Amino acid sequence: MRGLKAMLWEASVLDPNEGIRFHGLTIPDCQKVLPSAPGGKEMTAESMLWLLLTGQVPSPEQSRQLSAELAEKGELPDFVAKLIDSLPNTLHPMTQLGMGVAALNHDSAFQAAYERGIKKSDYWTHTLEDCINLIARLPALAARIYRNVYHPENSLLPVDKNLDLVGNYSNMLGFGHNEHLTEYLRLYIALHGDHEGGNASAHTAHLVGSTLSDPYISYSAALFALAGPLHGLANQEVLRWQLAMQKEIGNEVSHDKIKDYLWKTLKSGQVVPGYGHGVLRNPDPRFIALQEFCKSRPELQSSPIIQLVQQTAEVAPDVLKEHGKTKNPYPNVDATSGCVLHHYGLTEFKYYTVIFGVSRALGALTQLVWARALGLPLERPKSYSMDALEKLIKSS
Ligand SMILES: CC(=O)SCCNC(=O)CCNC(=O)[C@H](O)C(C)(C)COP(=O)(O)OP(=O)(O)OC[C@H]1O[C@@H](n2cnc3c(N)ncnc32)[C@H](O)[C@@H]1OP(=O)(O)O
Ligand SMILES: O=C([O-])CC(=O)C(=O)O
Repeated sequence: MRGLKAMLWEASVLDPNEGIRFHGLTIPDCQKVLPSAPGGKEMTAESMLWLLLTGQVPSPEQSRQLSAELAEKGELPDFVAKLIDSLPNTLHPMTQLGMGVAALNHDSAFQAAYERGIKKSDYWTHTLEDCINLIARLPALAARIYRNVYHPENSLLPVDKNLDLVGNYSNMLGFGHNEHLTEYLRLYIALHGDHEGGNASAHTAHLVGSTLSDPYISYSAALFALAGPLHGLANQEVLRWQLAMQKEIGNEVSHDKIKDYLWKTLKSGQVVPGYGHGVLRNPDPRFIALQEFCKSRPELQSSPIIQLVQQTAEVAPDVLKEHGKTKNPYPNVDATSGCVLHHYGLTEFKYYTVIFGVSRALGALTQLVWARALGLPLERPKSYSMDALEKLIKSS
């Protein structure tokens, strides 16, 4: 289905060579025009949300108002907190996130209104209400999972009404004191927010939403698509793979040793995580933006894991070209997104895709609002049996 034009998706468009544009704006454009949090420099998640939903760049005041609204709605219902607390800490954080998001549909405005019997033309208002409530609650849910799985000794902070969405998330994760990590999370979450409609997570939200499932269960389904290693889970896999490489190579890192490790991975029949893409045919501009963040901070430049990720990106494209299979031998966003988290102390890499999941809600949910506003139909493509396919080929 590569290249098949089959969906309407307003918020962003992906060009194979140039990468993503959000309502026409490139990542550097967004970094210039989208408001940052007070005291910060990186664009906020809510300014990206505003842009994705409306196509307009919000003023700093509008962005702050949205932060205040999200903080106001940010606490988890008790029964969801209890549900998450009852899960074994050995259950993957992404499974927990998907379960928590699905359970939030208890309070779905769309589902309740549908049961009451509303007009099609009113679907979007209740969808919007659910989407905003879900985005508001994701930090408390995701932070609770982190606390339960990795730091059960810590108590959880409540939502701070004066902080932006990611400021609150970082605070509840226990990293509020680390302004560098909080800023990185702002950039990370804004950047991963949308990647047009055909990627597996956004497409899943769109498909499930097309059955008029409410936004909570539509996005829960999307999260389970994101949890696959060929998609969002690749950022966890990259860290695991780079740490294994680091262990094998030791302190004397060289391009030749990295090359040997890459070939070892390829010859064992595995993919190189963080490289290749279904659409992109150049280095991912999200990769470049996160690398620029690293280059602007001396402590990151001297970090061994960040250096190893950078050196791998210098070697891997030639190895993948020689290997000759992948259509895109360049790094995607997942090649670098986890190493900064690791450097700043968020070392539990099985958690990384949860952060991606908090982010992808921005795009996938705003497009659900538009899908309901525009009355888009049930998605139902045609499938063929092997027999029918053979007949089709013979007759053509
Ligand atoms: C946020 C994101 O989701 S970004 C993507 C994150 N995923 C990864 O980084 C995982 C590694 N990359 C991959 O597996 C792939 O490049 C994907 C899944 C991203 C894209 O898949 P496709 O569109 O099928 O890629 P492409 O058309 O280039 O694949 C052709 C062949 O090259 C292989 N290939 C592609 N990328 C890689 C890679 N990084 N390492 C080794 N082989 C690769 C494919 O497995 C396929 O092999 P096959 O013919 O034996 O089945
Ligand atoms: O676009 C894709 O297929 C995968 C991707 O990079 C994303 O969803 O962010």
